[in-house]
Amino acid sequence: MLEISGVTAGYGRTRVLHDVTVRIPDGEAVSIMGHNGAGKTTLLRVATGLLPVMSGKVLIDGEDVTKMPPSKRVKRGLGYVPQGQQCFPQMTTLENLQLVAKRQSEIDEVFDLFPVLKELLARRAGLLSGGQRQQLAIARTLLTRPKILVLDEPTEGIQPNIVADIERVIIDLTRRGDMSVLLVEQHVGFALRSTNDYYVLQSGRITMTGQGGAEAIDSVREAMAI
Ligand SMILES: Nc1ncnc2c1ncn2[C@@H]1O[C@H](COP(=O)(O)OP(=O)(O)OP(=O)(O)O)[C@@H](O)[C@H]1O
Repeated sequence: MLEISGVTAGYGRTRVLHDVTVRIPDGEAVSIMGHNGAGKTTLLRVATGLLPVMSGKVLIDGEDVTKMPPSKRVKRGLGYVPQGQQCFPQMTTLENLQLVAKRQSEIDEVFDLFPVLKELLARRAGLLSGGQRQQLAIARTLLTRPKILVLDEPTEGIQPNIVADIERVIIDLTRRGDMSVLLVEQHVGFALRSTNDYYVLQSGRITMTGQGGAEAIDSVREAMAI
């Protein structure tokens, strides 16, 4: 379980998050939805240890990791896929995967989740489409075998068929029961379809929370005024 508890955080003297509490139970997927600038990435930076808190705590499996650096949180099971489909553009798809994989069998396992990557092994990552690069970025993080997968706007700027693929992967991963997912998104339909619990973040405050399912789409959109 990842818990962000009563966190206030920001940059310099500016507070961006105000007393934010979010819980990601084991084996579940949780989404945080909000507009541009709501503080979603800031919340993930706090969760992963890239940004210190001003007050509040971050706990992994009950252990207080608030002062723990990102590298140690990775060892506790956090896997972070930052915004922007980040890969090594001059390296091929296979080389990007080999940087993280210990053996070929692990790479074969990620092909089960992202079959398209198998056809793109020799292509340089910089020449993949945005959606293909996003799949590669997620696959690479999965190779670190995280207990908690943290995704920052994975659907940003990618085509609808790949959005559907990523949705299926999140559902598959949590169904297996050995991984939880923290997803930050603006795409309300995608977020609600692929997660169990949801939170709406507006101007750094949680203004709505509930249990997922596509039936919540209208009320979340209304709360977000979109
Ligand atoms: N490094 C930084 N220094 C100062 N202010 C920052 C920094 N990063 C973000 N901010 C500010 O913090 C606020 C929240 O930004 P954040 O990136 O967390 O929002 P977001 O919800 O992830 O937005 P987006 O959907 O556009 O990525 C914004 O007002 C932003 O300008």
